[in-house]
Amino acid sequence: MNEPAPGPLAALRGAGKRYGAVHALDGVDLEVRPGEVLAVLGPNGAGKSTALGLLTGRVGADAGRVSLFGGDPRQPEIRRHIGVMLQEARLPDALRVHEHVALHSSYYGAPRPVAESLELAGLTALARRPYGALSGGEQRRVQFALALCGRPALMFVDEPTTGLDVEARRNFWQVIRRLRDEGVAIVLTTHYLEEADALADRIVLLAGGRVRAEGSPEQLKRQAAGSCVTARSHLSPEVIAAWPEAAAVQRMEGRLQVRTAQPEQLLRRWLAADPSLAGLQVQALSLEDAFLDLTRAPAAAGVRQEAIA
Ligand SMILES: Nc1ncnc2c1ncn2[C@@H]1O[C@H](COP(=O)(O)OP(=O)(O)OP(=O)(O)O)[C@@H](O)[C@H]1O
Repeated sequence: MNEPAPGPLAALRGAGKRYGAVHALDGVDLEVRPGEVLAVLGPNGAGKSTALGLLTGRVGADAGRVSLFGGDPRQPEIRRHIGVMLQEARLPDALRVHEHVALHSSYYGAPRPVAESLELAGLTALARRPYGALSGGEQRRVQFALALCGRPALMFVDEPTTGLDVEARRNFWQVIRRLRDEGVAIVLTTHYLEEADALADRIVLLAGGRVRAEGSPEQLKRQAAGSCVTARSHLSPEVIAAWPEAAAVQRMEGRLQVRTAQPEQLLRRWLAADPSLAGLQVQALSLEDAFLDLTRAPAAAGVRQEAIA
């Protein structure tokens, strides 16, 4: 007989959080599955940290449900099985790196050996250095060591590689993969598309407090893939926006710029409708452009009139 699929380790169901007039989260559904790396992406203010705050019990939801290991993340006993690295952490400067890790490890029932936590975070050579004498990137690594030292089943790491140099970022990616191979599920927020692409099994893309897209990096790339066709034409943007191949139309310095996933079909239709079409350019969208498109609210009529300087 087949085992039933294990339920999510953590979930938001229709979760909402307001700060005054700001909807930091507005009806968000999200789940973290066992053993996966889930990347939460989105522009500044998208609601990424708020989502992590809800899941880790630091922030209370105004609407919807939040669950962690099937319980309420606001209960300290439930939170004992997670490791958290926030965007900012204040730790005593005078304590040495190994003292921080040993102290933090003592809060858990079955922590990793301190030397192993230091090694995983790339801190072995810095173990005797006072925290206050570390660089910003090195301090991030200590915060990461504190998140993993309790051998959590689920880790939440908020922008872990911001401020890290390229080598430190690549090392961090290796450690994340190693932890995942151990069966640890990891939720990370990042502004680096490349990082989500390299690490994530799934991506949830937030913008304006809502989920805009969700799927594996490959699925999201396919969803976002597209081209940008630009030309001078006597047709109005409204006419082109009504074509099935046109995702969005924009006026640009006397020309029309059309986003499309089917550039060949679009061009055939455009040329048939306007044989005088001139100044034609076809460009592939970069992945970054495509993600920006996915995070924007769809324009009501698919036409953006503003000129790009
Ligand atoms: N404590 C707070 N008080 C008031 N507004 C808040 C608070 N925390 C978050 N917000 C607002 O909620 C929205 C979502 O913020 P959040 O920090 O979750 O976004 P984010 O996606 O993590 O952004 P960033 O990438 O800049 O870290 C923003 O508009 C933010 O200004």
